[in-house]
This record gives sequence, structure tokens and C-alpha cells, in this order.
Amino acid sequence: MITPPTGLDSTATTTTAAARATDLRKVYGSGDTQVTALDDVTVSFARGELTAIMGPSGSGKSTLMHCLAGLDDVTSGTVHVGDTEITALDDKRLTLLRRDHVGFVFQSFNLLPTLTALENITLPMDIAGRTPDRAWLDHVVDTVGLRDRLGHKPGELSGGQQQRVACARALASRPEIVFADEPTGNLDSRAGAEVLGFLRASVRDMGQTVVMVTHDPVAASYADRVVFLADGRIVDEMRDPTSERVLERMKRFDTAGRRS
Ligand SMILES: Nc1ncnc2c1ncn2[C@@H]1O[C@H](COP(=O)(O)OP(=O)(O)OP(=O)(O)O)[C@@H](O)[C@H]1O
Repeated sequence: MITPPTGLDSTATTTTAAARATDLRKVYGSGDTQVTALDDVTVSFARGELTAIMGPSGSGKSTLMHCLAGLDDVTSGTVHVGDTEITALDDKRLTLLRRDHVGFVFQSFNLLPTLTALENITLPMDIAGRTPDRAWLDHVVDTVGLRDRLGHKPGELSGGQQQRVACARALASRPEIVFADEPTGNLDSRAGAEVLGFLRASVRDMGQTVVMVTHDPVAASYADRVVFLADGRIVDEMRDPTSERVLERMKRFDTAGRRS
């Protein structure tokens, strides 16, 4: 196994969660239009695990991920990435933390069309003025199976290959944690399975930590753990999920009300 990513600070212990939220509250708007998207959420994401976040539409999944990743501010409560309380950082430090310690995979790939696959993969590090660790980059490229596609532009790649480029980009700088927002939402089931297999492998073989929002019970079955949200609260969790058990649990939201 390749050495797992290191913590944000050299004193971090391996028992520290890769990310955690405590009493997290997020309220949008005010007065009549006020929406409580997150209602005192406390949750922790252990290192070296793939966690899926599931729940009905509007339950707060994206808001939770955005707050955990420092992409959205919080109304109250705290978020830590490794040992760093990101809710206490000013904008400049938060930007640096996101750049250096957090990886992102989006539903829409978010690749630059004029750059090759390899240039897309190394772009965040190029911007940060960091030299990629060659051995690590090779390992990532081989794991995603892109070696013979590195010179291709996104338009010359299939959707699944583009998403694998996006995964490689997220992992190339060995972030503390990777957040994936519906990473298979735009892919057919075969390409989706490839991307999920790769995310799984990055956890198993590289010790990576991945948190993924998904609507798909099959995608969730790749996770070590599923966290279920409803009405902005964590209402359940499941370890070693199967797609059948996840589907059953999701059906209870439909039939027995959101807080079942
Ligand atoms: N920028 C915003 N302004 C106002 N309300 C918002 C905003 N973003 C989200 N919300 C509201 O917060 C709640 C949670 O939204 P969120 O997008 O986190 O849910 P979700 O579970 O990710 O939904 P979906 O599965 O449909 O993507 C919803 O009621 C939504 O309408």
C-alpha cells in the first residue's frame, strides 16, 4: 500500500477524523423565506473510508458537503478538516486550505477543454506552484487507467474517462479528503461503475478519504458507510451497505415521512 495522505499538521494523529462537523447549522434567507438546510448536524468522517451521504431531495446533502469543504459559510457550529477548524479561518486561509488539502469531484467533471488530460490533472498543483510527486502521479494515473489518454483533450474522451481525469486531478495533490458531488450523475451505469471502482480503490490502496453525495443506492453500496439525512438532520447510518438495504432505507423516507 502507498503511504496514506498526511494530516494538515505534523502533530495530527491518525485517529483524528479527516473531517468533522459539530452542531452545524445552516440557515438560508430570513423571515418568511427562511430555510433551515442543516439543523444541528454532528458527524465525523474517519480517515481511509468512503462515506456516502444520502437522503431525499432537499434534505441538505449538498449544503452539508459544501460546508464541510469550506465552499459555503455556516450559520453556527464548527467544521474541522483534519485538526484545522475551517470555520475559524479567514477567506484567504480558507482558499489555501481548500487548494492544498481538499480535492473535489463534480457531477459535471469541470475540466478545462483546452488542456490535455495530464494538464488538467496537474493544474491545481501548477497554480499552487507545487511540483507533482512523480511516483504518486504515476500511481494515480495507472489506478484510473488513463496512461494512454494523457495527451487527449476532454472533448476526445468519453464521459467516464473525463470523470476519471477529474478523480485523478482531485487525488494528485494527496489531499486530506476528497468530496465528490454526485460523481456518477452524468454517467451511464458502466462508466459509473468504473469511476466508483476507482474511488473505492483510492480508499483501499492509497488510504484516501472520500465523502460522496449520491442519489443512487448502487453507488452508495461502494461505500464503507452511508449517512442518511432528512430535513437537515442525520437520521440514520449504515455500515457495509448493500444496494438492496440502502434502497429499502430510502423507501422508508417515501412511505413513512421524512423523519422515519
Ligand atoms: N442558496 C440557497 N438559498 C436558499 N435556499 C437554499 C439554497 N441552497 C439550498 N437551499 C435550500 O436548502 C435545503 C437543502 O438543499 P440542498 O441542496 O442541500 O439539498 P439536497 O439534499 O442536496 O437536494 P438534492 O438532492 O435535490 O440536490 C433545500 O430546502 C433548498 O431549497
